[in-house]
Amino acid sequence: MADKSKLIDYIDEALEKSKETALSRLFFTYQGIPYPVTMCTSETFQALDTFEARSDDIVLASYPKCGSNWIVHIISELISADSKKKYEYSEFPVLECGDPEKYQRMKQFPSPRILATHLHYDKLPGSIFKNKVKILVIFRNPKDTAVSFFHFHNDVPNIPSYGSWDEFFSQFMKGQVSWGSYFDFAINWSKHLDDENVKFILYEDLKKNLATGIKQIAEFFGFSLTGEQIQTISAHSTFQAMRAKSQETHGAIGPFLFRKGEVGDWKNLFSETQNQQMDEKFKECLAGTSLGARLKYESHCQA
Ligand SMILES: Nc1ncnc2c1ncn2[C@@H]1O[C@H](COP(=O)(O)OS(=O)(=O)O)[C@@H](OP(=O)(O)O)[C@H]1O
Repeated sequence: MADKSKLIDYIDEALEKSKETALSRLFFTYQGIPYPVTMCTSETFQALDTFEARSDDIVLASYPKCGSNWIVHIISELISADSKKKYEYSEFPVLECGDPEKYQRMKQFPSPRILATHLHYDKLPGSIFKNKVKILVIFRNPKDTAVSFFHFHNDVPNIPSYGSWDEFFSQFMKGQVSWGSYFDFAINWSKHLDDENVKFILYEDLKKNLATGIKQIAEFFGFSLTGEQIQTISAHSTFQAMRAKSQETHGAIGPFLFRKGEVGDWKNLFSETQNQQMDEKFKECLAGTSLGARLKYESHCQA
């Protein structure tokens, strides 16, 4: 993310608000979805309805904890390499977070603008579709996503914590967490993965072969870079490289945000019963769907 200080300022402000917020008061509901009061407001959601997307904006859609900061970093590196100019983003990149005036300020920003979002497909502003904006959708297996989400709450000082992993798991399964249910998000997106201007990418595939993933992302957004440039971006985008710079890029929260970056960490927390519950839920919501197959659930969540 390019304008680090603005980003860190925004994160620090959210952490400051979190200090005074008990878990029981963390969420407010907007159009049926719970959001954290520390990051979102209904005024900003109302203003978002009038947001004017540009055809050359870059939308990065993901459920929380599926690698949004990773992809934002990769895209900003691609833009910088392509334009030979360091990508500057003077706004917190998550579209729905911040004050309602941010959309006015964003009108002044040069193209391409990076618009990260955790919104469900049907909550995205209409201008994204009207103007045929390209959308990269990032998914991660639900077990590791839940574990990452839990650690974020319970490891970061000042963010409201859960009493235990079991308590968090139960809320996650009910969708009573920030940005709502992973499974609703997935079901909502699953019908649109093959739409024009949409590309799907899996966290676990990117982790396994970063350079190939970056090349595919570059092709989708029309950046023509050399193999050497792709290799350089790849070296800057490993978990180790990003974690090493995380305090510089994200402030005090950095090492918590770039926590472990592994596939299969769920094995350290899930009980047998929780495994069964998640496997059932996956079956009920996604078995037989194209997203269900693309998530490679058997390899990443049952092996
Ligand atoms: N480069 C790289 N490689 C592998 N994994 C990475 C990378 N960058 C971020 N991450 C991991 O992504 C998790 C955080 O996801 P998000 O950035 O989407 O979090 S947030 O919702 O925006 O707060 C979080 O996962 P966990 O480590 O499992 O907690 C990060 O470590």
